[in-house]
Amino acid sequence: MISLIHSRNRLLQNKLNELIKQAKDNEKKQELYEAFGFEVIGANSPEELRNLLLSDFVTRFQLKDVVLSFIDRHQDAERLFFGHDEEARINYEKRLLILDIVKDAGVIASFIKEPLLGRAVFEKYCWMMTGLITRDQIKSAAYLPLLRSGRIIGAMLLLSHDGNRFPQGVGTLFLQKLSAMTAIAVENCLNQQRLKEISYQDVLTQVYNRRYFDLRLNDEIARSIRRDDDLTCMFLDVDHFKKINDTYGHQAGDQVLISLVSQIKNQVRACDIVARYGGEEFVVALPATTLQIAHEIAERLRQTASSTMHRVQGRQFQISISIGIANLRSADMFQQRDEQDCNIISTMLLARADKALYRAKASGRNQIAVFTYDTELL
Ligand SMILES: Nc1nc2c(ncn2[C@@H]2O[C@H](COP(=O)(O)OP(=O)(O)OP(=O)(O)O)[C@@H](O)[C@H]2O)c(=O)[nH]1
Repeated sequence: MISLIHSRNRLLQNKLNELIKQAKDNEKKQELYEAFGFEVIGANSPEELRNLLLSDFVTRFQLKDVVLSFIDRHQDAERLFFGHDEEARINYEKRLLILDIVKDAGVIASFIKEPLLGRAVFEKYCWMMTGLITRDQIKSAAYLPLLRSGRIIGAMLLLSHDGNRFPQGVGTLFLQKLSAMTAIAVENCLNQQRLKEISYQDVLTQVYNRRYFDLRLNDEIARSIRRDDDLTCMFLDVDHFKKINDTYGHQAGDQVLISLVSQIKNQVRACDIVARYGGEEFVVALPATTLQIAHEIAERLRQTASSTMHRVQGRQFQISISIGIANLRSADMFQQRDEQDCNIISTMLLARADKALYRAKASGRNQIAVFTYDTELL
């Protein structure tokens, strides 16, 4: 009898120990999720957030993969998440799905407001996994909605190779907390980035302003040096712009600038950086572009500008532009090869393009001049 009681006690003790261990494990797991949640909330940019959720999260919580999908109501999320970072786009585009509210209306409608665990996730949200190379190794999944003010802004899938990791019917409180924090962070980061973009934009022409261009040019120079790649810069300036303003009015002058910007944007690539550098002066940075190609682009721009007819109150007029070009591979500049020197190099590159522009103006305008090391060394 006594031995039976002992054996029951032992069983109960073992069960108790197991429950205590489970509670401790859960507490630890919750602490880890919470700590990660605070990091997510603290992310300063969409880029940082993207790396935290799609890389750090996977390694830190031993997941097979994470997929984040985001409903792009302002049609800017892709640009804000990936910017000009082509490498990140290739690495992450299968795991960061940007959903168009019209084109992807069907899949957006499949998002539910409650978390979902177990087999049902595979049945309902397999479309979120289709691009993953790890797809075949995924044995269990959790779906977490991203909600802001009761509205779904996206969803997150946590994917594991362990079939018991996200079973149906277990508590999801800490996952829900994490997804709530993620939703706040995503919205905050995108809003911050939108504000930043506004401060980098020229109000009249909607291209970047000088502040942004100077920052980006440094990045582009560093990248060109790293990849041993080319980079060409051109300054474009409307000829006798003051006379256009004086003759046709300031508003007509504004329209000329807007139309010129649209011509420039139509003739360069998406990766080229177009900015308004001053009043009627624009600058374009052309990564991975030789001097010869840049000259061809400049010639096309010059011809388009001078053959466009502008109309104001029944009167017609044409304009012309002068262009100055300089290249990073100029003998002395590229030799520096040190990313720390990007500031010096960028100042030098712009000064040279400006010097070439000055020569184009001095030689009669409506023409292109290329900075030459021999004759124009600063
Ligand atoms: N309409 C309009 N004019 C502007 C704007 N910003 C600057 N300007 C005018 O652009 C003119 C630039 O004149 P200048 O620097 O003398 O140059 P320019 O008349 O184009 O002569 P060159 O460059 O030597 O061919 C000035 O009259 C400015 O007032 C703007 O946003 N809109």
